[in-house]
Order: sequence, then C-alpha cells, then structure tokens
Amino acid sequence: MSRLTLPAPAKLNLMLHILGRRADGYHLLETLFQFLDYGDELSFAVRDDSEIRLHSTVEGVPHDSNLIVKAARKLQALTGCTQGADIWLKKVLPMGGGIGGGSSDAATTLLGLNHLWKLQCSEDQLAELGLSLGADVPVFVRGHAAFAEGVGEILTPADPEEPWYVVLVPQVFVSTAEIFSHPQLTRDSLPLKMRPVPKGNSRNDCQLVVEQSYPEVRNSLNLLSKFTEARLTGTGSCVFGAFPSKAEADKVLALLADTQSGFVAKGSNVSMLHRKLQSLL
Ligand SMILES: C[C@@](CO)(OP(=O)(O)O)[C@H](O)COP(=O)(O)OP(=O)(O)OC[C@H]1O[C@@H](n2ccc(N)nc2=O)[C@H](O)[C@@H]1O
Ligand SMILES: Nc1ncnc2c1ncn2[C@@H]1O[C@H](COP(=O)(O)OP(=O)(O)O)[C@@H](O)[C@H]1O
Repeated sequence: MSRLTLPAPAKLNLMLHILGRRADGYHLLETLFQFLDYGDELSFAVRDDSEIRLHSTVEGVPHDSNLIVKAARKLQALTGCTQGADIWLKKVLPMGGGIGGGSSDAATTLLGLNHLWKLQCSEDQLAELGLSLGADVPVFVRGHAAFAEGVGEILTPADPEEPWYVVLVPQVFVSTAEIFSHPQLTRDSLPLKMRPVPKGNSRNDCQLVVEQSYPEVRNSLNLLSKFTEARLTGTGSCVFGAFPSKAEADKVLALLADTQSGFVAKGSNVSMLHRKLQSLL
C-alpha cells in the first residue's frame, strides 16, 4: 500500500495582543502567524475498513486524544467516508512550546486524508472543522501567513519578511490555559487600525506573565536578546529572534548551545505543507 508523506510545519506568533475576553472565557486576540520550514512529518495509508490507527505514540497523549486521530474521525463524520487510515507520526516539534505542533498535525491530517480519500472538501469546510479542534488549526489549513483576529480564526493573509530564526526551546511545559487564566495578564490592548502591522507593535502580551512564572523562559529571552530582539511565541515556552542569514542564525545558536536547546529555521509565508500538496497536483 502506498504511503503519502506530508510535513506539519511549526508556526510563530510574530506579535500577539490580547484585546479582551468573550463571555465564554476565550480571549480575543490580534496575532500575526508565520510558518517555519521546520516541523513534524506524517505518513498516511488508506485502510479499507473504517479504522483510524495512529502507529506512533506521543508521550502523555492517549491514542484517542491525539489531535491527529480526532481530526481524522471528525473528517469521517463530516463526509460519511467509510475508508480508514493507518497514520505514522515523526514528532520533531516540542510540545507545549507555542509553535503549534498539535494544531499543525491536525491540519496536515485534514488535508492529507481529504486528498487520499478523494473527498474534495473545500478549504473553508476544512478550516471550519479545524477550528472545532483548536483555535490555531485554521491557519495551518489555509497555509498562508496571516493576521488573525477573534480567537485566532478570522484570518487575513499577510506577507511579513521571511528571515531566518533562532528558536530556543526552554525545557518547561507552559500550559496555555494557565497563562490565559493568570490574574496579571494584560487583556486591554487597543486594536491595531493599520495593516500590515506597523513597526513597534511586535510585543507579545503573554510574555511578562510567562517570564514571571518560568525563570527558564526569562533566561532564554535574556540570552537571545544579546544578539537580536527576542520574543515569546504564543503562550510559550519557545522564544525566537530573527537574523538576515542562516549563517548568522547558526552562529548564534552555536554560541548558546552550552545551555540552550533550540533550532534554526527559515520563516515562510506559504507553508511547506501547501508547497508539497501543490507539487502532488
Ligand atoms: C495562544 C495561541 C496563539 O497562537 O497559541 P499557543 O501558545 O497555544 O500555540 C493560541 O491562540 C492558543 O489556541 P489553542 O491552542 O487552540 O488553545 P487551547 O490549547 O485549545 O486552549 C487552552 C485554553 O486556553 C484558553 N484560551 C485559548 C485561546 C484563546 N484565544 N483564549 C483562551 O482563553 C482557554 O481557556 C482554553 O481552554
Ligand atoms: N499530535 C499532537 N502533537 C502534540 N500535542 C498534541 C497532539 N495531539 C494532542 N496534543 C496535545 O496538545 C497539547 C498542545 O500541544 P502543542 O500544539 O504541541 O503545543 P502548543 O499549542 O503550545 O504549540 C499537548 O500538550 C498535547 O496534550
């Protein structure tokens, strides 16, 4: 049986402002998403029965709770598809790092199985289905860098610069729910009136609270700040800084390698998943 292998790229939140809170407790955001040419890898093979089997384990995540399995089952339910899938995951992205690994895995599953099962669901349908799995899934389904509003689901395509990034991975798990329920979180940023995001607006409103709660994150920010402006992505724990070339980013990562885990990756406004899918058509 032939396998379809697809990437599930990471994302960065190049800025993140919190404007308020909805009645259901979810926070209203303005954030700029960009992809990285770096991520997990998923392989899919069609099954003739309707089973969804993920053959790789993700630490701490039971099979049926994995966003990959949930995405596949939701797609079957939406379309009435009677085929199943064997799925393999090569996990590269750190979990709970604010770089969207779980959401990206879910989006790759939706697009990959839509292709393999020949469902012809529209991008709008898949993005809507994706939103029911997580606020970050739709941007991965769309595959273009975007300015996001609402809880992250109202997307306007954007084309920020595509530098090389050093991404540091502090060895702590930051819970998104914990940060969003923190009493000291800033929740009153004013909406931006201009697009693209004007210079000087790249702050992340979660950063202060995360730095206060996690000294490892503060330490990584301080170290990277010696070379370039360093910021938190999402609710962390990962921090990142931009460089004009791979060589410069590699050099900085090497200088920090004694105490820091991390990687170097190129920013990309078209996700590598979509580039790969395009090449299959
Ligand atoms: C903050 C962002 C920015 O990209 O990224 P991450 O750091 O998680 O990658 C996302 O909006 C994360 O969205 P998502 O990944 O769907 O969040 P979840 O883990 O499902 O949310 C966990 C909890 O955080 C709170 N939450 C989440 C998103 C949001 N806009 N407002 C919230 O208040 C809710 O209490 C929710 O139950
Ligand atoms: N395929 C998956 N990969 C990673 N995490 C997953 C996956 N499926 C479910 N999860 C759950 O989603 C949580 C958030 O994961 P992840 O998307 O990597 O972090 P973040 O939202 O901070 O970028 C994990 O802690 C895990 O419990």
